[in-house]
Amino acid sequence: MSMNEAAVRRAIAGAQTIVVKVGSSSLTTPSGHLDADRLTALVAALAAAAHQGARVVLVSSGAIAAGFGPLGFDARPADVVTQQTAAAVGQGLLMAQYETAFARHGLRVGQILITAADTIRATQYRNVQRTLDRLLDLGVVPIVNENDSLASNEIRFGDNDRLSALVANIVRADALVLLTDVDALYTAPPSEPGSQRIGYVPDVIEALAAVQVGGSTSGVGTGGMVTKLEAARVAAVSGIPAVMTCASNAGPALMGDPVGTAFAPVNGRDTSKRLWIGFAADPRGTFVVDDGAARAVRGGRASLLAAGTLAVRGDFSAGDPVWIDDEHGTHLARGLAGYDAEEVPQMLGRTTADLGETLGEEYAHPLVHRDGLVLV
Ligand SMILES: Nc1ncnc2c1ncn2[C@@H]1O[C@H](COP(=O)(O)OP(=O)(O)O)[C@@H](O)[C@H]1O
Ligand SMILES: N[C@@H](CCC(=O)OP(=O)(O)O)C(=O)O
Repeated sequence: MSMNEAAVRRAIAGAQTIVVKVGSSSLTTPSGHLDADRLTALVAALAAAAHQGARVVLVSSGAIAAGFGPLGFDARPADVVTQQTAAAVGQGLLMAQYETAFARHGLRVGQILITAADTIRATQYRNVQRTLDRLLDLGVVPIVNENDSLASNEIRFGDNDRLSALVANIVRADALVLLTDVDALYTAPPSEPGSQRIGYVPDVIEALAAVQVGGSTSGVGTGGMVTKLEAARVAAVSGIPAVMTCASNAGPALMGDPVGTAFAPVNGRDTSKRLWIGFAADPRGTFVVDDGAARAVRGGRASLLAAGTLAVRGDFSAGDPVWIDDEHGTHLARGLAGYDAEEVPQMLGRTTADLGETLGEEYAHPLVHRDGLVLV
């Protein structure tokens, strides 16, 4: 039974822990500079929620969009290295402004930069979770972004919409607020004549099929509505109510007013990184496994070892999601690769002991650890 709209709005207003994601277009100008007024207004809304007792985590984009202007570019750079460079400059500028703006409300901020790989490996996941929890316990507002300058290829999370849904899981949030440059979800991109505003989505999975979504039009944003709906879906299946609206509606959205689009949770709460692996990340390659390994993986408790793996396809890095297929091409599971694709061919068919002796201790590990594996 799904919650009705009023119940979703009430849950957001009453949320103890809340993750708020704000997009580049809401914080920066098209010329690649921070928009101090809009940032300050957003911070005022978040500070009000914090002062009412909410534990607020801010997932903020804008590093690239705030960095390319000061570097002398007149548009968002298209190549990855320049984007990573712009992020290195913009992230500092962004944090400087947040620090000043939150300090005016008596609040301290803490920066957390993460990559997909960090949150997916058990130790890093636990460290991120513990640091976030402790920051919140100490009354600090954590400000999270992807570690753009270090991500080895453009997409790790790639977009902060999905990252925010993951962070909501990590901190066991009671609500997710997605702030962007459009006031709500529409039946089609708002530039299309006849598109209609949607105030409430009882089942985001059905909505995904019915709504026509487009990419970003701002010139500084990345994912457009596609990734926002995906984030809403991950939240919904995690049992977390969500609302999406424009950044200037942050205050009313946090107070449960009927602004933007509210998304009902479709499941009971299941906070786990397995959910993330299963739903949110697109596989970037495939391990093809033999019958024995297929049986072991299907059993649900085994890691995938190189010994039972016949082939590797795709171009991925350690930490990326991959398919595990049987010899007939049937998907058995999704999992997180323990190695870069190019390291795998020399490992295929060999036992862990043999790998350790011949290639070194760093190769004596599963291709996919069972903690990072979800059956499909
Ligand atoms: N069905 C839709 N409803 C609302 N907005 C849509 C839809 N399809 C595409 N969009 C576009 O998605 C944009 C928001 O995505 P994006 O630019 O990536 O924002 P952000 O920088 O906040 O992440 C909106 O400005 C809008 O033009
Ligand atoms: N991590 C990147 C933002 C990536 C992103 O998702 O941007 P957006 O679509 O504006 O939320 C940055 O800080 O520039």
